[in-house]
Formats: sequence, C-alpha cells, structure tokens
Amino acid sequence: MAENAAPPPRQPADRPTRSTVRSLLRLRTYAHPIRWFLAGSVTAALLASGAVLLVPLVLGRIVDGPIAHHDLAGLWPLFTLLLVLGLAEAGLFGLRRLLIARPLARVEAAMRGDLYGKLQRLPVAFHDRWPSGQLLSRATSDMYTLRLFLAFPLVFLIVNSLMFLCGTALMLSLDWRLGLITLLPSIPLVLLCTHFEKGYSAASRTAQDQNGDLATVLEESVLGIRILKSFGRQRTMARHFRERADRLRATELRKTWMLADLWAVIVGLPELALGGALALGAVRVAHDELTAGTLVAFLSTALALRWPVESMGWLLAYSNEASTAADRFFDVMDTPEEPAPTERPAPRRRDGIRLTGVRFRYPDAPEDTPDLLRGVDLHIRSGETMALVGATGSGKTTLTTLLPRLYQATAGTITLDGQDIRLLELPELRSRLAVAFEDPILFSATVRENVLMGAPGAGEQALERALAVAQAGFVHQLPLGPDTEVGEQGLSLSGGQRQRLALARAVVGDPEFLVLDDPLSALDVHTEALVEAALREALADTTALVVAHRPSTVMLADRVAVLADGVVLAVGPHAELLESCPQYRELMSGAMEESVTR
Ligand SMILES: Nc1ncnc2c1ncn2[C@@H]1O[C@H](COP(=O)(O)OP(=O)(O)OP(=O)(O)O)[C@@H](O)[C@H]1O
Repeated sequence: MAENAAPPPRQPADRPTRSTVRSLLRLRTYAHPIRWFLAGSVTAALLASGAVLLVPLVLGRIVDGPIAHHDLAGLWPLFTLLLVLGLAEAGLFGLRRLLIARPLARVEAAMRGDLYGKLQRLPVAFHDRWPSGQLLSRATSDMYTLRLFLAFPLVFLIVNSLMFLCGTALMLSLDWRLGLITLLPSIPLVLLCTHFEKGYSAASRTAQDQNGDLATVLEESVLGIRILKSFGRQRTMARHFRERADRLRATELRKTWMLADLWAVIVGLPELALGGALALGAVRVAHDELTAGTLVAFLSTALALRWPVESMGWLLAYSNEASTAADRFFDVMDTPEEPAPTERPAPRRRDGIRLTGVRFRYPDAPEDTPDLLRGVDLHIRSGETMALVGATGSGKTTLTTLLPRLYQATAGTITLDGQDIRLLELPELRSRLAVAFEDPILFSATVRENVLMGAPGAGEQALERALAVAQAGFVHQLPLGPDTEVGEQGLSLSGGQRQRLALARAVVGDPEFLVLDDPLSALDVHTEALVEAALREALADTTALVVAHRPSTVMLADRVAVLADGVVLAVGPHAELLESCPQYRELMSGAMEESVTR
C-alpha cells in the first residue's frame, strides 16, 4: 500500500545540507527554455562591461597623448570615442533588461503553475502537515525571489567575475607591481565570503520559514475573524502575530548585520589597496618609471572594478536567498505523490461498496494509541443507502475520506463494484464517487461554478435538478440567480444555504456512488424533511453511504451500520437495530433528545 504520509515541513536540523550552487543548479530545468535569452542578456552585459573597461584606456591615451603634447585637436576623436563608449554601455544594459524581462515572467508563471499543480496532486495527509502560510509564501515571495535571481544576480555573478578577471589582467599588463598590490585583498575576501555564505544561508532559510509562519497566522486570523471578534480575542491574536513578526525582524536584523560586516570589509580592503597602489604609482611616476597616463589608466581601471567587487556582497546574499527559495520550492516538488496503479482492476460487477478488514491511523497519531479503524467490514449493496452512525470521534468522517482515497487505508481493501479502489486512477475513482462533507467548502466563484464543479460539462438541466434535490431554490432569489458570486468561501451565504449547495455539487453528476458526511446538519427540520424526500428519490439507483447523527437522517437509509471501537459493530434496518443493538439504542436516544432540544 502506498505511503500516505508526506514529510512534514523540514526543520533546520533534519534539512539536507545542499550547497548554494547545487540548490541553484536545480533551477536549470526551468531556465533551459529561456537559455538563449539568458545568454543574450549575459552577452549584452559583458559588452557593456567591456565598454566600461575601455574607458580607462582611452583616458590614459588622452593624458599621455593630447594633454601631454598640448594637442587640442587630438582630443576630439578621443572624447567622441568616450561618448560612444558611454552610450554603448547605457544602451547595452537597457537591452539586457528588455531581453530578459518577458521570458523571466514566463519562468515565474511556469514554476508557480507547477507548484500549484503539485499541491493539488499531493495527498490530503501532506496538507494536514504543512501549514498553509508556508505553502503560500512558497508560491508567492519565493517565486519572486527566484525570478529576481535569474534576472540580476545570476547574470551579474557571471559578468562581474569576468569583468574582474579582465580588469585584473589589464591592470597587471599596465603595471604588474601595482596590479599585485590591488590584488592582495582578494585572499582574505575569498575566505570571508566562504564564511559568510554558510552563516547567511542558514539565516536566510530561518527568515523565509518565519515568513511562512507569519503568513499562516495572518491567514488564520483573516479566515477566523468572526470567531476572533465574537470572543474578543483580537488582542491575543495580535500578540501572536507580533511575536512572530518580532522573531522575523530579529532574523532580518541578524542578516543585515552579517551583510554590513561583509560589506565593510569588501569596500574597505580594496580602498586600502588602492591607496597603496596610488602612493606607489605616484612615486614611480615621479621617478619616470611610469607615465602619468598609465597611472591614470591603472587607477581608472581599479575604480571601474569597484562595482564588480562591491556588488559581490549583495550578489552573494541574494544568491543565498534564492538558493533557500529554491530549496523551499523543491521541498514541495520532491514530495512523493501517490504512485499510479500498476495493475488493471478486476472487471466491474454489480457489488456496491465493500470494505474488508480496513484499518487506518493518521500519520501523526501518537505511537501509543491504537489504530482509529481496526478492521472495518462493511458491504453496501448496489443501489442501497447505508447510514453510518457512531459516537463522536469514533471515526465516521475518517471512514468516508477513505472511499475517494483522500487518505489511504493502512490495511485492508475497499472495492467499488468489485474493483479495488487502489487500482483505479484517481480521476476515474472521483468521477464515479461524489462526496459532500459536513463543513461545506465553497469557492469564491458563482453558484453555478460551485455546483457544476461536481460535474464539469454538465448542462443547465443537471444544475436545476441538483438545486431542486438539495432544496436550493433560494439561488433564484439571489441578485443574479445562479450567476451570483458567493464571496470568499461562500461566506455571503448562511450555513444551511452553503450545505445545500455542497449537496447539489455532490449530486449534480448523478454519481454511481455517493458519500455524504452529515450533509443536513445545518438545516431546519422542515427543510431537512424536504431535502430527504428529494434525496430518497434521487438516490434510488445510487449506492450511498451517509454519516448520520440524527434519527431523521437515519430514516433516509435502507440499513444502518454502527461504528464503535474501530469496527462495525452491527448492520441492519433501523427498527431491527433498535431492538438488537444496545449501543445503537443509546446513540439514537441521545440523538432524539438532542433533536428535541434543538
Ligand atoms: N487530520 C487528522 N489528523 C489526526 N487526527 C485526526 C485527523 N482528523 C481526525 N482526527 C482524529 O480522528 C478521530 C476521529 O475523527 P472523525 O472526524 O473521523 O470522527 P467522527 O466520528 O466523524 O466524529 P464526529 O461525529 O464528531 O464528526 C478523532 O479523535 C480526531 O481527533
């Protein structure tokens, strides 16, 4: 049986330590389609940097030529050349941006699309373990970080390194002694950068994870705003939010200090070396060992190299953040999905739903607790409606989630018309079996879109029939009828209206198998009776499992199954069970009292 447990969000201790480069190299699949644009962008930036490096040579020429020989006429061609170089630099840097902007937006969209698709395919157990804010920040801020990395740091790490090498070669060729002096800081700088990379990488990951935690708190408090307000808990939630925001702030400050230390050294050391080179150069010019023009060319080259050297600080910092974002992206993308079935299912035969020896425990259940389901045997005959009753927490909802394979049973088999559900492709399984849960989740779309989600492609007639079965005539009183937007999570509707739309969504496709988890709990007794009558008619040919808490819902069923202690204790018609099963009697009398007091 397939693993149904996805790994939890990785904590710093158990996260694989991958180098920045290796993490970033994993982006190549996404960068590959735009490789020519990237190459064009690097080429344009290289040519622009080449223009920058030519300027010092022209300056040297000006000093040793026209200026030394008081030749004003000779200045103009060189000035014109300087102007052309300046314009070329500006134009090429602009071209670089133009070349890469659109393709990178495509890469970002593709990565975001893949992440979204993956999140849809991953089992529910994965979503139980990953806080939604963590996933949200991966799909938003991490994607943005990666796009920016491909746009700037990636290009400039290449271009600036080459510019540094060419500039250094140029300086050594102009005067090797001065060149060596300016190169001296490279050794401590490389060591420092290596040290920085390790610390900054860890801090980046912490900050990005804390960002995800913050998004989770924010999301929960926005979604739960009614509860927070009615219990007056805004302050408590605000304190939680502030605490997390403070933690993130502390990490960001730590990162800033690290970067500031690196920056101070990256800027300071080359300045000292440049000062030394200037002093030695001046002495050599005074002793006629060097022309003034060569010294000007040398110093201008050294100044032109300030940007490539100084930018190393933020390029490294940004690359670290991007490598963390890439790790966070691939943490999700690497999570194994349910494997596709390797065998063909047995031929279909009219057999309804059959559960044999089904066991289940949640992946995060404490080790010392017994399995929630400990060998459930149940047969719902073809065309039969079976009610499932049991004490609260006995595992009724859990059992219903096993049928559409939202979770995988840990042992035993479940068959639909004789076909093992593990051998059915998920789309096929879910097109044959529809579900409606007690908590009716709607999406911010129109009523029509929400209902037809249960049967994409179904027409107006199917929509009207489903609305009629669910007694959802109220839809026609809405401002735009079925085309009315229901607002985020359908919150513009009442609980009972949402439940009826969820029920309509479950029955709209006229499914062969239907699983309803207490779908009428929010309805008043009168509406419940109407829905039940319509459902009984609609369910005539459907094999259905209905979780029931109230006797009125039980009445909908042909037979009733009692779930207790992880097994099905008894199965039979309502009246028979009332006679023969004390647990059922007890459950029903409790439920009766509840219905009367409701
Ligand atoms: N995602 C989950 N992860 C871990 N444990 C869970 C999860 N969902 C439910 N449980 C636990 O499984 C047990 C059974 O829950 P379930 O919702 O199936 O009960 P139920 O019989 O439907 O209850 P009720 O009648 O109150 O709706 C509970 O103890 C619950 O805490």
